[in-house]
Amino acid sequence: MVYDDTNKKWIPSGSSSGLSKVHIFQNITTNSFRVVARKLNDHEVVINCIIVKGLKYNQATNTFHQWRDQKQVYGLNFSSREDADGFARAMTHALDVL
Ligand SMILES: CC(=O)N[C@@H](Cc1ccccc1Cl)C(=O)N1CC[C@@H]2C=C[C@H]3CC[C@@H](C(=O)N4CC[C@@H]5C=C[C@H]6CC[C@@H](C(=O)O)N6C(=O)[C@H]54)N3C(=O)[C@H]21
Repeated sequence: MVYDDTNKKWIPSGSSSGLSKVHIFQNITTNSFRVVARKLNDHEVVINCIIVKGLKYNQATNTFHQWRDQKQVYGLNFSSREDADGFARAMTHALDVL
């Protein structure tokens, strides 16, 4: 999800709501990390953003985590606490090694 600041509401990132699979990719040669989320149904890339050093990753609830960059605020509404914890571990690792 991304936060629509104009209308003050969360909207699905990409062209429609629905489940996505979210990954953190590491580029070993540049030691950079990127969050990429793709819709399960049609593989549309709905989030594709660099994890910058010092990024504040906010675990607002057990299943809703969010972060911001200059442009927008991203929110991940996880299907389960386990998914959320797994992603948070990977994000925390990335932030530790950046
Ligand atoms: C200083 C700073 O930027 N602060 C940011 C957070 C932040 C802190 C530190 C680093 C980075 C960031 Cl990002 C900030 O305050 N922002 C970011 C934009 C977000 C918008 C709305 C208000 C409405 C209340 C709250 C919210 O979103 N919350 C509550 C749990 C709740 C859980 C599920 C998601 C699911 C969709 C929506 C809903 O339920 O309909 N929803 C929610 O409604 C979810 N909030 C926020 O959370 C707000």
